[in-house]
Amino acid sequence: MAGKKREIQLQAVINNQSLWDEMLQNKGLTVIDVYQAWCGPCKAMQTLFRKLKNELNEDEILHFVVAEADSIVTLQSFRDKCEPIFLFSVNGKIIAKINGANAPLVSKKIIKLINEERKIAAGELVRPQYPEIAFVDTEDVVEASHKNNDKLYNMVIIKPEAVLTGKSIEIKEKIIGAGYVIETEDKRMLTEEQVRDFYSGIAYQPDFEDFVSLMTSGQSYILITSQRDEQEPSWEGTVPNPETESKELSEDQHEMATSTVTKKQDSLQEYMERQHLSEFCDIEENKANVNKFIDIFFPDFKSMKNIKLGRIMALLRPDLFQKRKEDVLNIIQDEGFKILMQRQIVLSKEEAQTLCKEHKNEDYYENLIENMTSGPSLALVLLRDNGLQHWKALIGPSTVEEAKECFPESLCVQFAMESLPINQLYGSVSLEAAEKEIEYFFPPQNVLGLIKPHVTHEQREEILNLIKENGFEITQMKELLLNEEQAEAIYFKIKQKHFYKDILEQLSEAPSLVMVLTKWNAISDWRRLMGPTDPNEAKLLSPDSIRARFGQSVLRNAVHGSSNLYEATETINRMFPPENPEEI
Ligand SMILES: Nc1ncnc2c1ncn2[C@@H]1O[C@H](COP(=O)(O)OP(=O)(O)OP(=O)(O)O)[C@@H](O)[C@H]1O
Repeated sequence: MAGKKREIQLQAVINNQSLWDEMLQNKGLTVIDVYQAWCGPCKAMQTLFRKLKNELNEDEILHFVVAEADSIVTLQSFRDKCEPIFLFSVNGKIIAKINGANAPLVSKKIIKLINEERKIAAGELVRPQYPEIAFVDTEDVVEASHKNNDKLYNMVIIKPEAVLTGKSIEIKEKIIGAGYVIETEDKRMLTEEQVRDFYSGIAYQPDFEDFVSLMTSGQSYILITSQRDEQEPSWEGTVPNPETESKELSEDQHEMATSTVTKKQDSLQEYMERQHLSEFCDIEENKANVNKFIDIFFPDFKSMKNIKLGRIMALLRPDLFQKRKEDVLNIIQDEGFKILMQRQIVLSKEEAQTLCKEHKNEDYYENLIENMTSGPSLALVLLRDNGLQHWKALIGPSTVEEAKECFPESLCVQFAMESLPINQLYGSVSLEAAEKEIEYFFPPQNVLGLIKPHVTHEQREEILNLIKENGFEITQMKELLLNEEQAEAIYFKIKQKHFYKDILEQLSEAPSLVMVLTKWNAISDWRRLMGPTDPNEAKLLSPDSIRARFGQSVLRNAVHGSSNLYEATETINRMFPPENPEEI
């Protein structure tokens, strides 16, 4: 009993937000053991804390508390963590965090911070300005920042003159052709301040004032670009399963249809110079400057990228999918998840084995594999703030027995099925695993898209925006006046039709924009976005589609797209031959 009392004296218990806020008024250092209600504070560290409290003998400036993550809003990103977390608050500012019961590290940190406090009090040291640490999910941040660090962005400004003359399309086309992704773009009038800031490096030039006037005389394009990732080997070393519609293709053809352009080694600036386009656009490649301008021009960009990296893959096993799919989907939506992609899939034995590897040594493993391959599962790509942790907490542990005992509220218990003793729902274990699983279950597909000559410049921009908003990446693009041979490369399927000559004539009127559009299920999604062939029918049946909005007649129906994987592969190979992507 006496021992228990000492423990309470050693660490004040913080179990609501107002106690937390009060605790932040503490002078000096407060060591906070963040704990979960279900496992309690870290007992292992209490001996160390007691020892340090006695040895340092600084009751005025050294405090120990335990804080329950579940009851304190500020600590919500630490909920459901299995390992203990120690936060270090100095005069109410959380300046450090240590994950895990790492006694030597925690001890070193406390001694260092207390020594600093002593020196500050003695006037021997000016208080160091430590930045306050951000309370976000550690795993997400580590992975996101790791990935973002890998990715180098450029910022491109296409000058007003080039926008006015339509040169901007050619520039974007070259950027994409050189193996870059246009991550985001905006057409806008730059302010004088922005021009002076972006071009501060040439401000000494005598004609700089004229240049500023020119740059603010009309709209510019501002683009963030990055180098396209190389295609990586897929999930767990297995090979992506082609979509069912690809049966008529050989392996090579399929690979071609899902391949991406080759990465170039040159800098974008050098490339533009060689293309004689550098006078129409300016490129910032310095990492620090790019970072700064991203914040100025696209303040939401970085958070959007992190959200994108927070995608997870979830799976409803066959029995659950068959019997209670709607109930689960409703819960998913109520819990704030956005369903980015979904597909039914009958898993192969190898796929089931990979997804169920944690159950490998269990008696029910053979049953499980049989069950998982017996019918369609539903694979979902989900997005939500802190989605990984939230999904884990929502579905509960992997076996029903454990869930019943510790997490009776979890979906594992709610949707338990007689057939199997395991959780009917699956979720990726980490964000890295999720990206691999997503790439495997939702492999990107390429489709050829064409914007026809009658479409105006403004309409083209709108269509390009629609393409991006619908999740397509434009992985190749070129503007060209299609000659007969090129038109045939695209329309070879209908060469015998009576209206073919009309198509040739129409295509010869002005340049078309030919693109490779890439995403999972690209072919059918592009057809859906285009809408029915006849714009009148499109207006009735699919009023938001491109053809409904920009089509004039069956012939002048704004856009074209491949009808199936074979056609997509053929036309892409003909228009963008792999050996020399810039020539046809
Ligand atoms: N009866 C017709 N008269 C004139 N042009 C036509 C006619 N039928 C189709 N076309 C034109 O030929 C193009 C290709 O025709 P196809 O039969 O392949 O139609 P689609 O597959 O719906 O359209 P697309 O291939 O362009 O996506 C159509 O987009 C349309 O512009």
